[in-house]
Amino acid sequence: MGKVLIVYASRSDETKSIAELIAEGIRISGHEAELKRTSDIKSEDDLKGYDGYAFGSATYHGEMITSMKQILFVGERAELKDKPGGAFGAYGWSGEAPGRIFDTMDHIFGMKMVSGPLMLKASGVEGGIQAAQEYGKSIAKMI
Ligand SMILES: Cc1cc2nc3c(=O)[nH]c(=O)nc-3n(C[C@H](O)[C@H](O)[C@H](O)COP(=O)(O)O)c2cc1C
Repeated sequence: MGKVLIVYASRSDETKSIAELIAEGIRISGHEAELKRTSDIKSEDDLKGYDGYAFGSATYHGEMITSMKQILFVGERAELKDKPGGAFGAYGWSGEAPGRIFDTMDHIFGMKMVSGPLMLKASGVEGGIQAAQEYGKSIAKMI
């Protein structure tokens, strides 16, 4: 059994709900999932030692939340190369954050990424629950 770390930045908890559904998909696949807010990550040691990762942030003013930017600097030192990864986030109209996170995990960390970022207007939109669970399963499949 593998263990996946899901770290999220969320202001009104939509991205948190997506994170919880991704965790469900990972657990349905028979793996463990640990959920953490960005504020729980104090150093690269808090990111080390997992078999897969999903990082998520909502989009505000065309950007990811600042605390997720900081996690991505910390992640540079966490030896994430070739680990399975995915990126996600809730958005309203433009949704820049998940793609930016995804690209950093891919290009800077050298992770083994799923096919693309998961962007949802809210976990409650039609098909949202299933899409987020499936996203978790696709990360789990690469462990
Ligand atoms: C002040 C403000 C600015 C926002 N800016 C953007 C934006 O630039 N692009 C976008 O797609 N959504 C934007 N949104 C919508 C949020 O991304 C959306 O409400 C999302 O569900 C919030 O997720 P969270 O609950 O995880 O924080 C904005 C929302 C607020 C309140």
